[in-house]
Amino acid sequence: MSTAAPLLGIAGLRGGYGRVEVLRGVDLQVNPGETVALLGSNGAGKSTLNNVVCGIYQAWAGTVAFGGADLSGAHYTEVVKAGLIQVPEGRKIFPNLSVLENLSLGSFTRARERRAENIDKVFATFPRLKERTGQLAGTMSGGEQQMLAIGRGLMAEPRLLILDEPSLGLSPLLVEEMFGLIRQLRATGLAVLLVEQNVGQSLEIADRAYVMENGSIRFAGAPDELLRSDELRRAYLGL
Ligand SMILES: Nc1ncnc2c1ncn2[C@@H]1O[C@H](COP(=O)(O)OP(=O)(O)OP(=O)(O)O)[C@@H](O)[C@H]1O
Repeated sequence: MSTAAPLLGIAGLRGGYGRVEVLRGVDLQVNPGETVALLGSNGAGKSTLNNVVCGIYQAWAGTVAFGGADLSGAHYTEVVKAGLIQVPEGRKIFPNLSVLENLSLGSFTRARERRAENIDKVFATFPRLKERTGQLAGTMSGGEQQMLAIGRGLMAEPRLLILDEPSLGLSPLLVEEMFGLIRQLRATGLAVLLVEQNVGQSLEIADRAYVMENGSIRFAGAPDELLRSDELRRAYLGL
């Protein structure tokens, strides 16, 4: 791990819904340019963590530092402005808007004059979106919709992109394609926090990994360590 200050530093984060505690003191870091996998079974609290970090839900306790600023308790628009961008589980694209309209909405916190330049960058990364600028997003295939959701995230000029289950619901071929796209993003130097059920492919791509269980981080370390130890694999990944 680098000794420089992390890009994202989460410490002692607690949160939940009503009186039900879901996050029980989470510590997690992402360094500049790193791809970090966040794994864990259904209901472990991964999406809740993303939503608390991104200011969609209020934390009960703990801190979130990003790019040297304290984002604890910040409103989600401040989080987006700081460059911490989430591509949510289930894509959440606007089905009745075109590809271009969906992309434009991703840049609502950014200067209008950079919109065209950012759209060009997204099209360079995802040429398939360029071929379909006028198509209604809801009529695109699952893989294309995921591509659009990531493209919309890129429009917000991320310093860190959180991808929540990007391969969910995709066919095996499209899952391969999706991981190829993530590799492409990684190669541009963008930091990525990858929340995934697809353990094998995520650990192949990640620089470091965390495993979350019941609202706490149970493992933090190198993907190799997790994959090589039968005990860790059994305990945390059900493999
Ligand atoms: N809006 C909500 N209101 C109440 N409880 C919720 C809400 N969202 C999630 N939960 C509960 O919080 C716990 C953690 O859910 P969360 O979605 O964060 O887990 P996850 O690790 O992302 O799971 P998955 O991999 O299935 O998406 C679960 O018990 C879930 O039922």
